Amino acid sequence: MRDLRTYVEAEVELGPGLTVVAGPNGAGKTNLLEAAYLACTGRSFRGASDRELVRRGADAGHVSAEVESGAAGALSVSAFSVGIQPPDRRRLRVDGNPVDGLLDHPARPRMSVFLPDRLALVKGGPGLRRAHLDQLLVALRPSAGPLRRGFHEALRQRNALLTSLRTRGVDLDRARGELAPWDRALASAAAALTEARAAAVAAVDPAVAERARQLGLDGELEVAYRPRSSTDADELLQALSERVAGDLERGFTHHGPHRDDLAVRREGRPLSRFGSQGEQRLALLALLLGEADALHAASGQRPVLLLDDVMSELDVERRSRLVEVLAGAGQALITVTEASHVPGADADDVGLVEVEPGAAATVRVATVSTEADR
Ligand SMILES: Nc1ncnc2c1ncn2[C@@H]1O[C@H](COP(=O)(O)OP(=O)(O)OP(=O)(O)O)[C@@H](O)[C@H]1O
Repeated sequence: MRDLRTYVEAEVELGPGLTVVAGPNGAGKTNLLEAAYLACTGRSFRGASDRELVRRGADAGHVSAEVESGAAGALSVSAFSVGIQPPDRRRLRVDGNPVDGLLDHPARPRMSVFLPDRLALVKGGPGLRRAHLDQLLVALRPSAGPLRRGFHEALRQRNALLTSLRTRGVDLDRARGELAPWDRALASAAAALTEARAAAVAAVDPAVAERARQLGLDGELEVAYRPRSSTDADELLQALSERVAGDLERGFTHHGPHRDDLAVRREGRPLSRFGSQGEQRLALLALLLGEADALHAASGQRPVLLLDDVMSELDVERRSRLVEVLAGAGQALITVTEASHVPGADADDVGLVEVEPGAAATVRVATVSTEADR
């Protein structure tokens, strides 16, 4: 990468498994993970703007990643790259050829990100979990993409009609009549989405429970899909028609899968209210690792794990367990202020990137130490 965040220039070689990114606060460890994500997706996992990403004092920044894809014995290597020069659009390329997006490219590696902010998935409101669930659904079953879009389009159109009916002051009977075709479209799209969501959650739940056990989270961890409306299209149609008066009053559809939640529970109790900080952290890790297992089972590919500041609030025993779990979980990058916070960081198969803050918050080259270098 060149001229991104704190980096003037850096080149990093990842190990085949775990790579530890160590350095003091503010050195640029998260920036490095962000650059890896940016190179493979064209996006910042912090939702950063182009101006935030480009190094202060530079006009343009660039990052590229060498990506291996395919099955063992038939691997191919692609070069993904992202050029940023505000105010122009980001320039995305694969093997030098311009592309509109990287997300749909068949060689794109999946990435699973743990950021402290993402604890909101366990602690926060249902909206985040719902969005996460839909992303997981599409990752597990790419053909579910149109299904999700179809539902949101039907919902958007029904809501637009509700607003128009309200503005026109249309009476209830006539409103029901005008809404009927949209109700039918919404109910059938909703039923299909709900069924697909339920199947996705059923596919990840056992893996999440197993990962939680391995990480030493006491008590059975469970993820469960909680649809708040009926999963049957006819019943949902009936429910929509019964709620027309309320919808007209509010000006939007208040019943359907856009209100669902994904429950994360331990021993039947929501972790958001009954979990300690460390337990919530372990639960989020178990969720991401379990989802990675399900993705691996579905596609044969393991997501690259980007784990930022994951060790804080974990005791020594849980840290060791996490490192053991990561040893068999494909490529992972983990940030820590001291490499010694990762038990076994000095093992031969663990890569080490030491990020040193340079003058004026710039880093010339991040060094990577791998087995070959030692
Ligand atoms: N565009 C930019 N140009 C130069 N520096 C930047 C830019 N964007 C962010 N920074 C600097 O990057 C630093 C933060 O980097 P980063 O978040 O990667 O640190 P970190 O090593 O993960 O730290 P911590 O251990 O505290 O989490 C801050 O000092 C910030 O000022």
